[in-house]
Amino acid sequence: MAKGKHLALIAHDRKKDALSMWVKAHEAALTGHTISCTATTGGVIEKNSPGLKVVKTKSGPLGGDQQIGALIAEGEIDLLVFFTDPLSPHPHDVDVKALTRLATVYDIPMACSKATADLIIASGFLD
Ligand SMILES: O=C(CO)COP(=O)(O)O
Repeated sequence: MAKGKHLALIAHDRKKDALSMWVKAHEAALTGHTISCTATTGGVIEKNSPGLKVVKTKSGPLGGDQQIGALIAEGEIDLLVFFTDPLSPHPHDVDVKALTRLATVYDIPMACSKATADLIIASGFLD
């Protein structure tokens, strides 16, 4: 049953467990939406929530963040959940900044932590 929204789910390495647990906790709300992920994040979500269908881009450091950014620029993405790790350096930091910048430019809801992601679920945005 398609609910019709297109969600982008991404997490930095030290946040992947937290995102995967968040996805598991909200699997019912996420089911039926289109889900796009960067490659490694998508693999973790597929493993822990095999019922969800996930479309994977390249890994973030290899251009995946830019691919998700391009989807945002094309008006394809309704929600970005991106659990960022502000305490680790990332070789593709410019891509991370570009992605969060585009989410702001196109004014799509963006959650960079569990607290905000929980609020978006609680808002009924995905119902
Ligand atoms: O690097 C990322 C976000 O900046 C995520 O990429 P992966 O999901 O491939 O680890």
